[in-house]
Amino acid sequence: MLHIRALEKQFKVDGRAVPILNIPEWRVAKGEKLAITGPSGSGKSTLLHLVSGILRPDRGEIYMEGQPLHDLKESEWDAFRAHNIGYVLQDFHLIPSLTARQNVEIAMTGRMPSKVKKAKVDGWLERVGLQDRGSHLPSQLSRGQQQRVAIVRALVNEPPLLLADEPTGSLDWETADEIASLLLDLSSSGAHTLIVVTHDLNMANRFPKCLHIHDINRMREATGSMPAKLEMHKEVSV
Ligand SMILES: Nc1ncnc2c1ncn2[C@@H]1O[C@H](COP(=O)(O)OP(=O)(O)OP(=O)(O)O)[C@@H](O)[C@H]1O
Repeated sequence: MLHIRALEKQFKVDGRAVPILNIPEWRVAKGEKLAITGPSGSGKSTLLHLVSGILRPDRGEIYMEGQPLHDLKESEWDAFRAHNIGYVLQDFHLIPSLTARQNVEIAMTGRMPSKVKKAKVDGWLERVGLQDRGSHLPSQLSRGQQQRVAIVRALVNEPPLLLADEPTGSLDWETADEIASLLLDLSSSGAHTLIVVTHDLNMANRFPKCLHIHDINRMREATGSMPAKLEMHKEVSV
């Protein structure tokens, strides 16, 4: 589903180019559930931003289902992302003036009668246990409920790829565990490929596969060499 080749990303810090990511080769199979862990600043969010087209690589190739994404123009990226990639963030990023239902509806692509749209959103809200919260504003929802709405918003167009960046980072452990279950259950039932960046080891341990991302600058200082950037941490058969 996802294939990355010779990917490099640098950022300018004080006028100096600092390499952040260097990934010779990385493949993610269709339907795979993958957690990515690593130290703060190692480039986990940058990697998700590159995969979702929010950032562009300096070099390298990114393919999704064989389609070269590194060649897409900005406007093409927006359309591609809307149909193919769901993105869940730590801080939900719901629009405060819209209800839970409207926050989901606004993300929906494709034309359909408003009745059909409403029924679809209500079905999703029910799946995450929020059937009686559709007309609540984000401020009237708990943090866990807000994250559920954000997950529904990310999945409502049934994207083949679901990305989540620290989706449990600001939640208590019990709610975090529920959100981890929800992401794994919903992505499994919809056959979505799921890539989650997390510091939450409890969450990472629930995934069949876990990659560790090294901080290449720290590693280079310590060893004098540039290691492979992504390392398989755990892989069990599913
Ligand atoms: N726009 C930018 N300009 C310059 N440097 C940046 C930019 N975005 C990120 N960086 C730097 O790139 C490195 C990787 O950042 P990134 O946010 O990807 O790390 P992370 O592994 O997700 O960290 P955390 O776990 O703390 O969220 C950091 O050193 C960060 O300061």
